[in-house]
Amino acid sequence: MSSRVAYLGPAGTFTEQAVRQWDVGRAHEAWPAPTVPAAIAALREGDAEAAVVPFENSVEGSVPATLQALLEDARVRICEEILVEVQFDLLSRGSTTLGQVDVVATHPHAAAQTRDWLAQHLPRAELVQESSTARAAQAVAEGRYDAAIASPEAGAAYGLTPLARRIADRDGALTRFVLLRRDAPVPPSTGADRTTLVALIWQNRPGALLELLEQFAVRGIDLTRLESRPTGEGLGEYCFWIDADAHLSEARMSEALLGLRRTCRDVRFLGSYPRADGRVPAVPVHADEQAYREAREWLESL
Ligand SMILES: O=C(O)C(=O)C[C@]1(C(=O)O)C=C[C@@H](O)C=C1
Repeated sequence: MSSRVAYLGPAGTFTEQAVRQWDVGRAHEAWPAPTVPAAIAALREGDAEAAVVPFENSVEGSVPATLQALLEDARVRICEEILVEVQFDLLSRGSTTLGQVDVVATHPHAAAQTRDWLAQHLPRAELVQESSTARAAQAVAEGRYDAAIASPEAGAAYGLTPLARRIADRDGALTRFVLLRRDAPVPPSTGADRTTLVALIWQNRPGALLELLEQFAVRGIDLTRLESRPTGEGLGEYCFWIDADAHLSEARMSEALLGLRRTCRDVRFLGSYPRADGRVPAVPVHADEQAYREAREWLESL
């Protein structure tokens, strides 16, 4: 097994910033993958020991390429998460002026986060999608586009000049990155954990989604993300991506999982791991460990 950590490259992406902020970035050689699926494929095929990929952005939501690739191998698990503040510059080669920018390249998530700025300052520019912000910056350095929307770090990495700084429509946007491993044990509970699941409900059954949500509601588990995504099997066929504020080792979570397993067509467990912001959930007294222990003892005494 290679001791590399694969990440969405090239050098200068926000994903690389996440790798650097993590211990894994110090322990392993970082390998820039050309796309998110390529980073996850390297993990799957044993060419990397870990992979770091973008998962969710506070403005633009989840990263579809990551969700799609995660479903391809049941042995890939999320082991950690990290938050990185994202900020964008408009970068160009030395002498270019704003009036000379006809083609701008960037990642779709970055385009969405700078939409208003672009509409106001470059309303006629053509927008080209690249696999990452740093790839767009690299392509500008190669002379393929007039400008790129990327981080100041990418500008420095590819010798570009900022035509405009801090062009994000919303300040303080955060992207959540996840560290993936294959066949990894679930890390122990910290008291501030998250569990990521994908549930496939029985379609065309009235109340199936409500039944799914009840598994969490009655056990006092807060959901921080619920998203329906097409399964690809046909129109109207959806699965639900869930982030729940509890750890697999907690009774309320394991009971909720049993409930899901009984009532859903399929359930995929993607990991229980510490929340990057360390926020400890408020657990109602009827759902804490003591309440479950006492209920079990009562049942056994009957
Ligand atoms: O292109 C990059 O630099 C990335 O790391 C990817 C990514 C994303 O997928 O959302 C990460 C953070 C920003 O929101 C824009 C792009």
